[in-house]
Amino acid sequence: MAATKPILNFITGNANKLAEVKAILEGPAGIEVRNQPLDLPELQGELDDVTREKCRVAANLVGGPVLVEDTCLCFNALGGLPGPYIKWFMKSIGHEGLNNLLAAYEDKSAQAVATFGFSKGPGEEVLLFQGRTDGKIVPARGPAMFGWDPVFEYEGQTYAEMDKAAKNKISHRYKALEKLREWIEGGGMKE
Ligand SMILES: O=P(O)(O)OP(=O)(O)OP(=O)(O)OC[C@H]1O[C@@H](n2cnc3c(O)ncnc32)[C@H](O)[C@@H]1O
Ligand SMILES: [Mg+2]
Repeated sequence: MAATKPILNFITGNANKLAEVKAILEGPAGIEVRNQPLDLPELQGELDDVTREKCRVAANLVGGPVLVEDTCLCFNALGGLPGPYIKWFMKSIGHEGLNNLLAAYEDKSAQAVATFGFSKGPGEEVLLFQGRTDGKIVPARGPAMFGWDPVFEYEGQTYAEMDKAAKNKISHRYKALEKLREWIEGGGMKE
């Protein structure tokens, strides 16, 4: 008998995130990714707390199993900021402003961090799966299709200059999803 395909209900309003999660999980890993594009409130706090709370809220709203993700971009010279506030920094000051924030510092290094949260439903424990990729902040290069991709350089190329498949092999999101996939393959969703 064929094993039933694991199904994840990924709650995100971000179409680019959804496309990457589907590309990483659906083909090779044989997992089905569904989506409800809810705009979840995000509390302030440390990376893990933001995802935990986002996941709890999503599970309550949906009334069933959910996957959520929160992305941070952490500048080492700024003690980890903008971190979870990167979305608002991107909106208000854009690629050039992000570079200007680091003008006074020699250290342009940054970390992209994806923290996925999975919950089986309302009141259930939230499990976290985190991936980090080291890079540096550079003046924008490459197509501006997805957030801060043009200003995050990894080994000589910005995320925006890489083709999608290449980004999806080294990205913060890929590394986090590898951990999620291992957990699913180990039977985590069935327990
Ligand atoms: O509904 P959710 O999943 O919360 O989607 P969102 O767009 O609000 O996403 P976040 O709260 O995680 O905010 C992260 C910000 O970083 C951007 N972002 C996330 N992943 C990225 C990536 O891989 N490359 C470039 N920008 C990214 C994203 O567009 C947001 O502006
Ligand atoms: Mg968000």
